[in-house]
Amino acid sequence: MHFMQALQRAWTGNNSLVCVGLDPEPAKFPAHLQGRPDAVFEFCSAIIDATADLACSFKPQIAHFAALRAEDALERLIAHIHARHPGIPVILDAKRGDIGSTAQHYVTEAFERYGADAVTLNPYLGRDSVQPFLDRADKGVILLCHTSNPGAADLQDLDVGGKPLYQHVAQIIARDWNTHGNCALVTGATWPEQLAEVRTLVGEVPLLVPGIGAQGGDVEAVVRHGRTATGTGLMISSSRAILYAGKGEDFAQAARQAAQELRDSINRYRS
Ligand SMILES: O=C(O)c1cc(=O)[nH]c(=O)n1[C@@H]1O[C@H](COP(=O)(O)O)[C@@H](O)[C@H]1O
Repeated sequence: MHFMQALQRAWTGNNSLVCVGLDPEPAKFPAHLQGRPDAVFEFCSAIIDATADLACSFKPQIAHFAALRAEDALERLIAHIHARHPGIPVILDAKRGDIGSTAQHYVTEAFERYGADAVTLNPYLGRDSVQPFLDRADKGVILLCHTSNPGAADLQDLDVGGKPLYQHVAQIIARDWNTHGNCALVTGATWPEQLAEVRTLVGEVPLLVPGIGAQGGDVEAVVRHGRTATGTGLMISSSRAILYAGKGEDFAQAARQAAQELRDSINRYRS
């Protein structure tokens, strides 16, 4: 199934705009998993199984796995999501971007090796650097527009010909790059005014919104500024606040509760 179609169905089927981020940090795992050889898989798969019916997508962050030499666990986790929770799309958060010939290898990495449904990309090398991804009409291409970190303003807010750079990025992608309708944009929850500007500029293009939870973004502002006319259009991602909601043997249940609370609080502002 195409990423955009799967996302639409998950928004509706699970009545959820929550994207569960998978950012494993073994030092934060509960004691009974510490030191176990397959702890990353055991931890993340338990979180996945506990939250799949509450999520519109999962978003594993690749550096968290690569730094642990746990790429094989990432491959197995994505296969696990497809097998056990078919229809919930997987976004590989890799923020790739490089010259065309190298980009082709990143395409193979994301979609063939890992079996992801979508990938995050840095658009700042220009269109040719992401064209091999754009050509995959069945896959989601999620491009950084206005990121959640404090330094986002350093470059992304610079005035370029009368408007900030991130607004050019939003317009160019929505108008010129989205020929297959497979593009989405990253807009951080910590910058609600910029989020509203992006929504105005891009129509119905979906927005991936990190920065809720551990980074302190405001759920109400995100939903009110970012939702589309149908009350969807958002993948509101949270990693640490869900993953590490509990520290005991019932950590997956605690994660479920955190995801449910986030879903419910988002849904209060959707209509
Ligand atoms: O592309 C991303 O997912 C991303 C973009 C951005 O602007 N800010 C941002 O925090 N992220 C990612 O979203 C996740 C946020 O994690 P939490 O702050 O724990 O919810 C991390 O994996 C970040 O790498």
